[in-house]
Amino acid sequence: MSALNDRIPVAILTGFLGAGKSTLLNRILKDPVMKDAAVIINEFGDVGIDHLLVESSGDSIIELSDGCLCCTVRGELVDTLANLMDAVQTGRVKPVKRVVIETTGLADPAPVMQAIMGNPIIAQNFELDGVVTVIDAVNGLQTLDNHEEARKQAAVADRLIISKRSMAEQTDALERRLRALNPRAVMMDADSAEAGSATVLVNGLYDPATKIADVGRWLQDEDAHEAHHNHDHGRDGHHDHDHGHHDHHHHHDHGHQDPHDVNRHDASIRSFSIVEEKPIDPMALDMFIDLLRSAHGEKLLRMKAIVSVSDRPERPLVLHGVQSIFHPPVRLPAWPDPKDRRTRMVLITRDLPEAFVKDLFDAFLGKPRIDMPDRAALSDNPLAIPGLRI
Ligand SMILES: Nc1nc2c(ncn2[C@@H]2O[C@H](COP(=O)(O)OP(=O)(O)OP(=O)(O)O)[C@@H](O)[C@H]2O)c(=O)[nH]1
Repeated sequence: MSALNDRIPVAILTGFLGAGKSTLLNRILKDPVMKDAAVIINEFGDVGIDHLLVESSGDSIIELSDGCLCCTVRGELVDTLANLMDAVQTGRVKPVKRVVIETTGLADPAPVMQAIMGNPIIAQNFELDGVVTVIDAVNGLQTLDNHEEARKQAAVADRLIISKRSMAEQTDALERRLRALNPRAVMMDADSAEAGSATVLVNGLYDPATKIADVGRWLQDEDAHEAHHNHDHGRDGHHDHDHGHHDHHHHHDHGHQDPHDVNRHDASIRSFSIVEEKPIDPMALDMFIDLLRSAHGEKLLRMKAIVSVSDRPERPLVLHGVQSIFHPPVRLPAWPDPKDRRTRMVLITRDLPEAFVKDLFDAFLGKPRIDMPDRAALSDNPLAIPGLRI
């Protein structure tokens, strides 16, 4: 057991879908101080892409991917931190001086924070040393209006990092809104040198008293929720704290989900993925993305993809969509894992069914189906197609 002042600082990097968390993390990880850091990434969706896109020199990235970082994953986060400590103490991994957790964009930050502050075993070895929240200057205001998670992410922050400022017409209203939610957080631009250095993660022991009163209440509610959860499920193994036997990765215990836990966020939000073996024709890709963005952008909360394009299949294309905004695609010099060159797309939608998007994708790829219109019909008048309309 370590003395309290030896506790490893943990920073939480949060922010709504597509705000720019991974982009910022990639910059911070280049800071030489970060070579002794462990990074925990939580992805919403069953096909992980983030870990392919976060550049880390070592093998210090631990991926949690079984859902959003709400109660279901909270036990997993506790397990991961406990395993990490065990691995460090037994010399199986090099000493870790700092931990960074990148949450999913949909995460309610309170359970993540409580996993570190409220769990006695974790709190012996780790301390919460700052919450950094990225807010997208283009979609930020609307996102704060529409999603409680986004408001919570902003309210709990020690630092509010505004991204994409150059893409926004003005940010005054957003800044005023953020100030109301969090009067004392330090606000800075994502492209400032300060935001991209490791010091942005260092804030001193987390103090809810510096936040609006709601923050203390959310954390207390979380504690009560966890106590209730343990009371109900303390014997199911998921929350048991004997970590000696499993490794750092998540256990695929998909069967264990409580009805009262799974959909803590909006039930109309869905995450699904599209995987395609064959390289995709660039024109077809372009049309598919264009239709998705223009006709359904509002319902497309996030799209992330690594795509094998037929013109240059050896250099995958990375696509990022955030609501109606698609960022300029980036060609990677090579596949992150040369053994897996499949196109993988992860989509997070609201009121846009998986089957609809998949049918659309198949149609653009020219995969014939008896009950489906072909690509030409789709691009002529996509919204007029019977059966496709939702
Ligand atoms: N112009 C501009 N683009 C940015 C900035 N920050 C992020 N982006 C772009 O926004 C897109 C999403 O960025 P990510 O860093 O993947 O966002 P994220 O918050 O990690 O996304 P999720 O993990 O899906 O929630 C990418 O295409 C980035 O290049 C910024 O400050 N300026």
